[in-house]
Amino acid sequence: MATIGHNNLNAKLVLLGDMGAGKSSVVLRFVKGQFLEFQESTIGAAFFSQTLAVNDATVKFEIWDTAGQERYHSLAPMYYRGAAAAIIVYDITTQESFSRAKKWVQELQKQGNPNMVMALAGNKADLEEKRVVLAEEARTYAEENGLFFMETSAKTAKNVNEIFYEIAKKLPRAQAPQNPAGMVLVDRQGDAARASSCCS
Ligand SMILES: Nc1nc2c(ncn2[C@@H]2O[C@H](COP(=O)(O)OP(=O)(O)OP(=O)(O)O)[C@@H](O)[C@H]2O)c(=O)[nH]1
Repeated sequence: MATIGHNNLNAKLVLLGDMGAGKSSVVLRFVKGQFLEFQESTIGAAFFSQTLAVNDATVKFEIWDTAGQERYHSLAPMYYRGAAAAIIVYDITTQESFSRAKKWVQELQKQGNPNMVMALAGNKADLEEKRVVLAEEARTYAEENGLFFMETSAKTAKNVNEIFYEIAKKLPRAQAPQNPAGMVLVDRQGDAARASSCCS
């Protein structure tokens, strides 16, 4: 069976969730391996990119970290439109952030890309003593709604790389109908030019 040697994917990924749930912290941990106790609240959105090797492929994530404050809600469609993947983040220490996560899932189900790979991240898993959202409740919800679920901690790094890795593994299959030949051509130079002009 023929295999495609240079199987490079570019994947737009968006993080959504309540303010303070830890979206920026999860991205910062994944992209830079850092954690800040006093991470500033995001204004509008922030862009990052990071490449992962998965089996014989590389996936370059183009990551949009959206602002969780309600006043930025109307901007969100700009970031999730055309996204191949979404991580919906809640904070395991607040029920409100879990409710907010469910609302994001509903919105994506109605208005997002139907092939989108969706992950539910129960963040701040290091704060076990303050937990109010049970992992089982979130897992059941995720299964019923076609998401995969992991508890993460941007602070300790628990499951942060893993959640992106899982998404990367699910992407080619999820995108297969859009690329019937199973091949994605990446213009690396054009890519770099676009990234620098859009987000420097
Ligand atoms: N203990 C703990 N604190 C965390 C974790 N992730 C984030 N925080 C803290 O939670 C606060 C909010 O984190 P952010 O990453 O700014 O949250 P956000 O979802 O990006 O917030 P907005 O930009 O307002 O939408 C910061 O003070 C972080 O240090 C975690 O896994 N564990």
